[in-house]
Amino acid sequence: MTERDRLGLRGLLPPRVISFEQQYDRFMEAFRSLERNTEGQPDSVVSLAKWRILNRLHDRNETLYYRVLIDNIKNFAPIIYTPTVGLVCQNYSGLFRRPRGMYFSAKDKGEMMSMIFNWPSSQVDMIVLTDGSRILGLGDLGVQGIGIPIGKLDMYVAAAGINPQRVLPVMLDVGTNNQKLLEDPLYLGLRQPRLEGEEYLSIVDEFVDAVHARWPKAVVQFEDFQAKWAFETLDRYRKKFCMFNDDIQGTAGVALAGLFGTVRAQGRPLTDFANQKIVVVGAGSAGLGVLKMALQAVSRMAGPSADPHFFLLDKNGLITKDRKDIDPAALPFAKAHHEIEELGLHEGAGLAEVVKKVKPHVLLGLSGVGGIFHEEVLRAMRESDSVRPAIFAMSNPTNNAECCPVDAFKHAGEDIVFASGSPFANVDLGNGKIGHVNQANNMYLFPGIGLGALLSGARNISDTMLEAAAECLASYMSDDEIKRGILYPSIDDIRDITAEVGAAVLRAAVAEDLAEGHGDVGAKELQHMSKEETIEHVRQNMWYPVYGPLVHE
Ligand SMILES: NC(=O)c1ccc[n+]([C@@H]2O[C@H](COP(=O)([O-])OP(=O)(O)OC[C@H]3O[C@@H](n4cnc5c(N)ncnc54)[C@H](O)[C@@H]3O)[C@@H](O)[C@H]2O)c1
Ligand SMILES: O=C(O)C[C@H](O)C(=O)O
Ligand SMILES: [Mg+2]
Repeated sequence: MTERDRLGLRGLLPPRVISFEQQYDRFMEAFRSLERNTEGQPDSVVSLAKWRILNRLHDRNETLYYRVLIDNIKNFAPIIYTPTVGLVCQNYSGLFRRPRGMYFSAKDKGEMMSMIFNWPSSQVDMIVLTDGSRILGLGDLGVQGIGIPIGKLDMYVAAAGINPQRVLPVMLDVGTNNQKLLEDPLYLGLRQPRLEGEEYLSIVDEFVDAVHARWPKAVVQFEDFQAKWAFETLDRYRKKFCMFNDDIQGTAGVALAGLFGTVRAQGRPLTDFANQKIVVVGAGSAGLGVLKMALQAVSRMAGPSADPHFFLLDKNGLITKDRKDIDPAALPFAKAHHEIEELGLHEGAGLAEVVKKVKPHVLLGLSGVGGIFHEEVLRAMRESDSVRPAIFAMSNPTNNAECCPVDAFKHAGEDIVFASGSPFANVDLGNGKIGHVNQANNMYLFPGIGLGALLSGARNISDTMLEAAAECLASYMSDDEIKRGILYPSIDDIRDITAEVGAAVLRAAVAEDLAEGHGDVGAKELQHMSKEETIEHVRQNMWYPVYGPLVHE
């Protein structure tokens, strides 16, 4: 009541004051009632209805929104994040009611330095930036891709405890090549083809300059850029400021942690990773990111002359050194003639043929193409040289997964270890046995990478910091869990995982002398913290949603 008096609110609200807990219960009851009322309706209708009720709460009461999100992360992540966020992006112009985040378009050239000061918050710590050119496996969605930075930053708040007042979702609208959107009268973005070449880069340059002029220590996560710009911008900026590309680097760490898990699941020592035969389907930003990090891991284990058994396919099949106009980023993983001759493989060999002949330990999909791990491919995995063949269908959202877990366990056998990028239910194998479905999604790492980078005040994000994140996630799992095919923790533990990953990243930054400190904790103090003290320090710096007093008596 004191607050109401002091803020001039008396009479503008009904007389009774409802507590946070009551508001929480009221929302959850409304949510459950929506679930009952939409029962039997198509999945997309139900998912969008759930997204709407959560989105309205987000707009109305941030504190309550993040509390219900944190407490119900397992149920709500699939709505505010993958897969529903994909559907939201596809329908964004029609769903649009209120803006969230900032929009910088090609028309704003020359204006960005002043525009950045239009953002009402005085401090920004975390920025997720997209140009909408490759949203999940859904292609170019133009300005509608803004849903992805919003969803990623929701995870930053929920998992990493970044204060929601200090996050900034950003859309860089340089046009779209999606004809359907260009013809849609409600489309909210620029109606022009995408800028290319120097014109494109000058827009990104101007944006990053503007951001750093106002918030020099903000961490910037690049998200869902088409491969060519994902690699080019990572190369261009990673030494200059604190940024990373989640699709290349976050994904790589999560996949690597899972791959280490599959080695343990076979009862093999971790160093056996160097001998694993891994078939990667998809040679884009994600697939190449995974292989690059896997190669670094093999070199650490078996020395720089190690010869890893990686096979890479793209839409034209197996990539070999005979490939015409080969993407230079794929070249280190292209097979030489003599390496595949004995197997009877050749340039452009199809997936089923490659799996049959290679008998891989791991089949990992980052192609964006739903269903390409079809029955013949999955059956061929029964002949794998591994006692626990691993199938990772990592493409998002759900319909773009290379296969679903039911088919994987049915055709490839019950001994497999399975992971998908989007959430699926565990599979009932009968006789009381459960086929565990892991969610190999970069959400297990990007919040910790961002948080660790922020709290260290790192000048940039190094490979060693990213390796530390992956190793931390891999070692989080017990041998017993791994034996049961559980490679990643439950998403219910995401805050705890993120604190540990954040601390691992922070300590790696300190060890490399990249840390400059954050707030009133300087580099020296960070250096003197033990591992446990660092984890505690990270936890202490995580925001948690409670109502703070608005008026101090
Ligand atoms: N689980 C995760 O955490 C995670 C992280 C990043 C990306 N992804 C998913 O991975 C997918 C790809 O992302 P990206 O950024 O690498 O995209 P991209 O467009 O950069 O690359 C896609 C690659 O797949 C290849 N491809 C297309 N059709 C194919 C086919 N029929 N057979 C074999 N290869 C084929 C293309 O040639 C290209 O090399 C998306 O669906 C995305 O949602 C998942
Ligand atoms: O957004 C996700 O769920 C993971 C990943 O960043 C993707 O692009 O698919
Ligand atoms: Mg992504």
